[in-house]
Amino acid sequence: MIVFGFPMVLMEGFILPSLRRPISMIACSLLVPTNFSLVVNSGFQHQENPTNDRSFIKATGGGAYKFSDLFKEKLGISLEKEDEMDCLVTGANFLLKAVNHEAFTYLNGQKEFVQIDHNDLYPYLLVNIGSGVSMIKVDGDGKFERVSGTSVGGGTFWGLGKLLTKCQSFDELLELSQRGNNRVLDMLVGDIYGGMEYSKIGLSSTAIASSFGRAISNSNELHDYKPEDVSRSLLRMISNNIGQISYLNALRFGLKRIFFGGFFTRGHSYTMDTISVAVHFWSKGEAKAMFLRHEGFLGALGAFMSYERHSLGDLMVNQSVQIPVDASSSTDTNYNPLERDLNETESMQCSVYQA
Ligand SMILES: Nc1ncnc2c1ncn2[C@@H]1O[C@H](COP(=O)(O)OP(=O)(O)O)[C@@H](O)[C@H]1O
Ligand SMILES: CC(C)(COP(=O)(O)O)[C@@H](O)C(=O)NCCC(=O)O
Repeated sequence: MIVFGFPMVLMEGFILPSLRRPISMIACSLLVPTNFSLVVNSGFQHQENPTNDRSFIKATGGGAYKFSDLFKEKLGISLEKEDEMDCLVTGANFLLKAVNHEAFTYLNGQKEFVQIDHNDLYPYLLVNIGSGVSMIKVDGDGKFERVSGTSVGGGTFWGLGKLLTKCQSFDELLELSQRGNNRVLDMLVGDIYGGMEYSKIGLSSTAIASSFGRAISNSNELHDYKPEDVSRSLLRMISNNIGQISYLNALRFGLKRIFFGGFFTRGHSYTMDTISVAVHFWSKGEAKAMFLRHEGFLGALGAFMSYERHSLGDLMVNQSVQIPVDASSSTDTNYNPLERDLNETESMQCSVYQA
């Protein structure tokens, strides 16, 4: 996917909930949600070559490469590519330092904001769950190492879920999972141990022994299962796995803090709860998963911040707009990343810079 660092400065809060998802996918035009009506052709004049009036926008992620020619051809816009990992880390560092109540823990439906001590932020593990998952050890501004990853990520949930449930959209799949019961398909320890727990190795009877393992114990076909239950088990399997690998990497480098970003979680309670339980379980309560309110915008924000390196200060403000706040596209109805800052009728001031 491609994410953009639009030339925006937000005066309150940061990247826009109305942009959730900022750019869901790019075909041959720049798609922005309907409630976001600016930008498309705004850009910067290239500072190093003022006679050249080409527009450019910062872009990061694979799409910055994949769609570069298309943007140039169809929109006359050049994509200035910024490194994805660099942008993720820059975005995360910035949010963690600049936004009050950016990080929170989530367990048993309870969200608890974490007070970040700016002097004691590093090192931490940033787990970005996009299509795939990247695990990055962050030691400071611009100081990081991608230490691990897994190909079983958000794309796996969406891809497998689509095949198994025939869902037409990610939101539909996520919504199904909210109504499902994972016990229908998951084989629990109790299923194997005749209803007993396996206390000697610390497994309760309700712990999942084998994701989707129950499907082998009868002659059911896929159509015999409710899509809700399939989606639930799938979400649980993937979230659990990511939580586990994340913790193991934190352990590997002695990291106390694990922050989860990327558009997969979308503030969805069951996803966050499962990741939290996995981290809690594997760390024996020693570590806590922390989530970011602006989880899907790390890369975009990092790309935006790279304008700084291109003399942002020299650029002229020539447009200022009100962006309506709309968190309605989030699947979890309880979720609004800015709920503490704004209500739905308010808007945020956003200035667009143009040469
Ligand atoms: N509305 C949505 N449409 C598609 N995928 C979504 C949506 N909301 C959340 N996702 C999840 O977000 C993942 C992509 O996350 P993202 O951070 O954008 O990474 P990438 O840069 O790889 O696209 C998808 O694989 C899917 O699991
Ligand atoms: C290749 C990627 C960095 C691309 O980022 P994404 O678009 O998935 O956010 C990511 O998909 C990834 O880290 N995949 C896991 C590859 C691996 O370590 O096995």
